[in-house]
Amino acid sequence: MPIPTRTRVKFCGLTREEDVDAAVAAGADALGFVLWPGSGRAIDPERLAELSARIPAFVTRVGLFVDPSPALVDRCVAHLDLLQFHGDESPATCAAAGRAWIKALRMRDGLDLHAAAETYRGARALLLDAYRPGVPGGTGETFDWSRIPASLVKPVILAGGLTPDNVGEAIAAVRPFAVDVSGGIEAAPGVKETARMAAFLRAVRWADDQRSDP
Ligand SMILES: O=C(O)c1ccccc1NCC(=O)[C@H](O)[C@H](O)COP(=O)(O)O
Repeated sequence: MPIPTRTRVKFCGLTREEDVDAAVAAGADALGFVLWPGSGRAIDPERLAELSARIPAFVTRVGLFVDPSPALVDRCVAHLDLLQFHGDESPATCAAAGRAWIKALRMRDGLDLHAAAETYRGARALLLDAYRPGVPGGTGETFDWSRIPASLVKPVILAGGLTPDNVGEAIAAVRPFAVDVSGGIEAAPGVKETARMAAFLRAVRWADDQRSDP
C-alpha cells in the first residue's frame, strides 16, 4: 500500500473524560479503550458509552479485546468504529461482529509476519507490539523494529514502548501507517498527561516533515 505522508496517531487506554477531550483537541486520529477486565486501564461497556459519546466525527473509536465473549463485543460495538483484538482470536471471530477490525500481533521469536498477514487478510491493519509472556498488551516495552519487513501487504500500526522521545526514530526506521501509544503518554495506568500527548504528536509531525519518500 502507498506510504502515507502523515503518520496516523492512536492514543490508547483512555479512561477519563478530560483525557478524551485533550486527545481530540491535540489532534489524535484514533482513541483506544481497553475492554479487557484484566487491565489496569480497563473500562466497562457503560463507561465506554459515556466516553465514546464525547468523540466527534472523524476521530476513530477503537475497542481493545482479549479473547472476548460474543456478549461483551455485542454490548460495546454500537459505541465503536473499529475492533482491536489482542488474544488468540481466529479471523472468523474477529469478523463476527460485522465491524472493521485490526489484529494485534506480539513480536515473539519465530513470528512470520507475511504468514500472519495472509491469515488475517480481513484485518484493516496489523498492530505490532512487544512480546512479554503472559501480558497481552500495554507493556511499555519496545521490540527490534528491524524485524518488520518493508514489503508487508497490510498497513502496519507500530506499538510498544513508544514515547515522545523515540517515536521519531521509530517512524524513520519503520515508516508505519500509524503509531500507537499508551504508557508513553501516561502519568499512571489509564491517566494520560496532556503535555505528553501534545509532545508525542509534535514528535510525529516533526518526523513526518523529515521524510523524503518518493
Ligand atoms: O493497555 C493494556 O493494559 C492492554 C491490555 C490488554 C491488551 C492490550 C492492552 N493495551 C494495548 C495498547 O495500549 C497498545 O495497543 C500497545 O500495547 C502499546 O502500549 P504501550 O507499550 O504502553 O505504549
